[in-house]
Amino acid sequence: MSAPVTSATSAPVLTVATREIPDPGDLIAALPHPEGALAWVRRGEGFVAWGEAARFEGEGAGRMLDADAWWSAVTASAQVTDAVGLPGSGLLALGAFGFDDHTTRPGGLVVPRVVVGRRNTPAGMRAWVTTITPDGAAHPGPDATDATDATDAVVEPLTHPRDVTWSEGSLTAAEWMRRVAGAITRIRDGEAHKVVLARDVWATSAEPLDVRVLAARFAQAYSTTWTFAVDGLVGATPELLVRRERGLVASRVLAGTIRRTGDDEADLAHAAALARSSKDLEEHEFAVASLAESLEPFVASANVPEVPSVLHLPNVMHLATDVTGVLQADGEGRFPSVLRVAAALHPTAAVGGTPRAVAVSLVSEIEGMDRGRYAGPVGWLGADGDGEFCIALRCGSIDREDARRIRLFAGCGIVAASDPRAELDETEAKLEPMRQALLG
Ligand SMILES: C=C(O[C@@H]1C=C(C(=O)O)C=C[C@H]1O)C(=O)O
Repeated sequence: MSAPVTSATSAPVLTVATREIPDPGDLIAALPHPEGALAWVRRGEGFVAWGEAARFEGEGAGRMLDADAWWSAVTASAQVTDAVGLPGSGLLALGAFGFDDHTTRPGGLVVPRVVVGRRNTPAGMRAWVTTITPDGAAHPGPDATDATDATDAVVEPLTHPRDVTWSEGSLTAAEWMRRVAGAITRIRDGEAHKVVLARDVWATSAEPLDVRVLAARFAQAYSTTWTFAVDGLVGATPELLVRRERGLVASRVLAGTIRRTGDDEADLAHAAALARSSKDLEEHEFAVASLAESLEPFVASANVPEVPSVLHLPNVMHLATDVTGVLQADGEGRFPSVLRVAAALHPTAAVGGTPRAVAVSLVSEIEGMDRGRYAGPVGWLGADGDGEFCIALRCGSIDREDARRIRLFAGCGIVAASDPRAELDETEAKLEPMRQALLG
């Protein structure tokens, strides 16, 4: 059910209708099949979507801004009836973009055919279904009252991962540590302050992987993170690149990490140590300063807390800073879309390093792999330009040639005081959510 890939000059004309439905409860359970399953869920809110009304595939350095221009054209011609009027109702696209300008997987935007959304409001939980119909296609039944009826879709049984085996990615763990040691030397020599180095690992199941199973496990075990599934990229990220909601922007910077032990008392002591660790605080400061600098041209004012807090996740704890700002309108009173802001912020120091350009070129020189969409922006945007983009972390990308295989990624910020062995352990801690989702 693939729609033709279009360019900014050939935007499709879409008919969109959103109406309220009874609360479907678990959103991910509403996904009828694994093919083309899309998800964006946090604390049980968000949406799942399927089918394809339109698609934009990006290329090169302009991949996000080109997508933004295409989206403007799509939204300008769409006919939208939205009886709900909440963030995420009405016309929407989900997207994931490649980390680097030269990747073979530059990504883009997908406009689904059906979206089921759910959001907690002061008036209680509200839920909706949106149908998006490209030029001339038939509408789903108008009397449908729940998510499944809306599509006439039968929910196919889930396929669980089975007999999962693991194999090395682009580099062995030993070679990766050697490269980290080389990066530390170059940082000490003054080439950069911080470089984020990642590694990949493959997992293979006996059955084709079903993103619904992985997403459900993420949403259950990591409910405070953003569970996402976009074109076979599936994960649970704790890092918000940018949210735009009614003229306000927010971003969560993470940098500085420690593994959880499972012993609450010990973890609290570790959290306190993390908040005092000069290595982690320095790494964190680089990340906050560079985010604030990239955000500056878009905001009339910004609030950048001086001291980070500690974010507790089941597998790790991070130093975290929530930056907020009031967007600056252009001469015609328009705000930049969330995608435009995301394009300017990416890649942050959390996934590239500092200074940005030097760090990103060191990443591609040292890492020896194509990150694809790992560490790139992943999220959604609505017709009004509001939306959320996170950084695609704690995730894996299902192999397009063989759906039994998935490539997992994890990385960490390397600074002068880093130790290669400790960084390898940190990548293992960051791979845990994916490993758990595969093992069940
Ligand atoms: C690069 C990753 O994580 C990033 C690096 C961190 C660090 O170095 O401390 C912390 C959170 C993320 O910003 C990853 O999870 O793959």
